[in-house]
Amino acid sequence: MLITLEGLDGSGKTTVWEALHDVYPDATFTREPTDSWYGEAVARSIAADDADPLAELFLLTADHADHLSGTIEPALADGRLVISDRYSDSRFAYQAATLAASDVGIERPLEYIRGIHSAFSRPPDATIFLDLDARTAAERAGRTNKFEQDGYLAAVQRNYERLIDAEPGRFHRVDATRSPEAVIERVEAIVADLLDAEADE
Ligand SMILES: Nc1ncnc2c1ncn2[C@@H]1O[C@H](COP(=O)(O)OP(=O)(O)OP(=O)(O)O)[C@@H](O)[C@H]1O
Ligand SMILES: Cc1cn([C@H]2C[C@H](O)[C@@H](COP(=O)(O)O)O2)c(=O)[nH]c1=O
Repeated sequence: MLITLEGLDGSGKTTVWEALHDVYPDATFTREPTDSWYGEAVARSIAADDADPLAELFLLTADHADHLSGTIEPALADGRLVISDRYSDSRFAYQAATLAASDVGIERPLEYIRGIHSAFSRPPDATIFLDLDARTAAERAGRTNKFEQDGYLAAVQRNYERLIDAEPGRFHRVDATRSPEAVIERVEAIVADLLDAEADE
């Protein structure tokens, strides 16, 4: 089973992801951007305020393709639980916001990016969405790069809501304004329920 963690910068995904290691020590824990050379190229692009929006999308998508073939698919083939801190929904939400604000001229960027992925990617079995307002997210993240900005994160949040509206059965919303302990407890309960449901199939 592939479970992904999604949400704005600062919503607490990594905090939750780290806590889940103690509960599921045999699971495969991974993340996007990865730490591969593709992910290193992504990090350079994210750090560049003048990065080309399409080039950045394709760098992130290349990192995802390698992540799929090198990590995700082999782990799933071995019957392992896979938990990824960010995955394709981050591309849909973030890069659609970037393209919409650019002069690239793609009319429906979220649909465009989803179309690219539909040709090769594997959707998550479930996604836990840590729900936090853009301002609090930017504050927690520290506004350290071009993505961690209030207005941009508000656009990203709107894209996440569109994704949730389109697939309400895949997303599990968690109130990320609660304490770290409460958020972790809620996420652990959701993951346990997902695994129980899988076992009953
Ligand atoms: N529930 C919470 N309440 C308050 N602060 C939190 C909570 N969860 C995490 N934090 C804090 O917010 C900051 C960001 O947390 P974390 O790195 O887990 O978020 P993230 O979603 O992984 O962010 P990013 O996507 O930018 O990596 C950290 O300083 C962390 O201690
Ligand atoms: C996978 C992915 C990530 N991003 C953005 C979101 C963050 O601002 C940075 C780094 O992610 P992290 O969780 O802080 O490590 O990258 C993105 O824009 N698109 C993506 O597909």
